[in-house]
Amino acid sequence: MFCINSRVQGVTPELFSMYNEVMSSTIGHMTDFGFLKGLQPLFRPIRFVGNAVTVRIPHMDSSAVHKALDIVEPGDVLVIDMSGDTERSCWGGICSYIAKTKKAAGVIVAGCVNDVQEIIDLQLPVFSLGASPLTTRILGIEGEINTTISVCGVAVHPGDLIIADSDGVFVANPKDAMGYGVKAVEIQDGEAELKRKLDAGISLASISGADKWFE
Ligand SMILES: O=C([O-])CC(=O)C(=O)O
Ligand SMILES: [Mg+2]
Repeated sequence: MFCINSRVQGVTPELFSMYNEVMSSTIGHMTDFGFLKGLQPLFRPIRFVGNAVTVRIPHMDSSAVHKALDIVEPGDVLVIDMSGDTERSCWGGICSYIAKTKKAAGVIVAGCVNDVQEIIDLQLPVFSLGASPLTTRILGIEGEINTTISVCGVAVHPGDLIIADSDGVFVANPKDAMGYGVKAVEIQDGEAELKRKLDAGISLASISGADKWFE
């Protein structure tokens, strides 16, 4: 059965502008949750912030991926759950061409991609588990668009905030994202002062608190 829900705009303009400055690993200093572990970027440097449009497909059938391209809007990140298939690709150069034309922020495939050089030439930011010439087909079996999906063990909801950069991918629901974002900007802004202290000869262990474990 196919299921297609309306697009959800969860990411507000405030979140977009705040997260423009936030690095995924700054969040990694605060929480272990929400990271899509195991995904690799097709190229580096890479960076995007966007609003999740989710897709779930069964083994072999990428009908829902093609359909989802109809509803992608500028700033969206297409996040594709391939139901555990790590051998096939459901995403290649033509899909990338459309996503790029529609100004999608990026694409995340919990499976493989093909037409790698074409995607790199387009400079569409894509994360995946790898590359494969073995592809899915348009079979009309089943698929979902804008339902809750599971990517690398993390639940991704339509309208979630995605930040992806050369370090990796972080997903948060918009309500938690504000708190993480405020803290992350604070940490990043504090790094200039931290470097001044290091330049003045103060040790990192004394600033970070590591020293107290060695008393
Ligand atoms: O058509 C597909 O599903 C995958 C592909 O090769 C492309 O996007 O060019
Ligand atoms: Mg192709």
